[in-house]
Amino acid sequence: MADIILETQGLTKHYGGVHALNDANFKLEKGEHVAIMGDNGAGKSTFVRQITGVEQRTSGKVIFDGQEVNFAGPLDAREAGIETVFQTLALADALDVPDNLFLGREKTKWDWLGPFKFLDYKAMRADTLAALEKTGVKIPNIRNTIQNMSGGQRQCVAIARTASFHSKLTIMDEPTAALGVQETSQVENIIRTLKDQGEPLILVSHNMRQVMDLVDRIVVFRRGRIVANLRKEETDGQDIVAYITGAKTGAEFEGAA
Ligand SMILES: Nc1ncnc2c1ncn2[C@@H]1O[C@H](COP(=O)(O)OP(=O)(O)OP(=O)(O)O)[C@@H](O)[C@H]1O
Repeated sequence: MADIILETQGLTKHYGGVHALNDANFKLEKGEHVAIMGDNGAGKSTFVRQITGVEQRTSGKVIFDGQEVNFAGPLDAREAGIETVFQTLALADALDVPDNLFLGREKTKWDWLGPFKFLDYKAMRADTLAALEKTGVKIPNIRNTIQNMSGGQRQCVAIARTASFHSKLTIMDEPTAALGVQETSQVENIIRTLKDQGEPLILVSHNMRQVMDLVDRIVVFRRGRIVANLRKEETDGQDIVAYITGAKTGAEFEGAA
């Protein structure tokens, strides 16, 4: 049996009468890159929020790295090894790039005079430059605070943060939706690097070209349900769009992976 990093069983989220996510059965293998596609309001972000502990699910199970998990919040998920880049970037505006990259996992060093630990800014700056270099992201001055950066630069910082720590799973929710051509290609290079390093990825995207370029498998959501689970080589853009719009139904579909 393939090594599974993430599995959801019957994952369901209702907001009052709104059935945003229904009975989602999903599996992701270690090293695999999967795209989640679907129309606006199909339930993609809701699915991500239930996995990453941003919200508490109505019912169903999440199994991560062999263990059933109930994350109390996104930091809990991050500690367990899930890095997420949300549509609304979780960056601290008043901090510079190294502080953002190391937020919650600051490097410290011992003071040679006594039993005190200090933040090791020098090491964090060096690691930041190395991380940006590795990912090809160009930020003119890493000491600038995030609030002084363009939307594209912010997104690149968020994604460089994700890519520079070896997480067990990376989730990106529409990472390039607000980016220009050059920044988009930087983000796509980061995704390729993750693939080369054997790190699994869930990519929520509306961009068909990007999905067909980057992932191994496409899972389509429609009206809160998973309606298709397609290996890239067995499908094409037209087929995927047919599932997204409902022209082709997933009535025969039994569950993902
Ligand atoms: N906090 C909430 N309260 C009530 N309804 C919600 C809430 N969050 C999402 N919904 C509803 O749940 C459904 C699924 O929304 P979701 O954001 O998951 O869609 P999506 O597929 O990510 O869409 P998009 O591509 O536009 O981001 C929508 O009908 C949305 O209006």
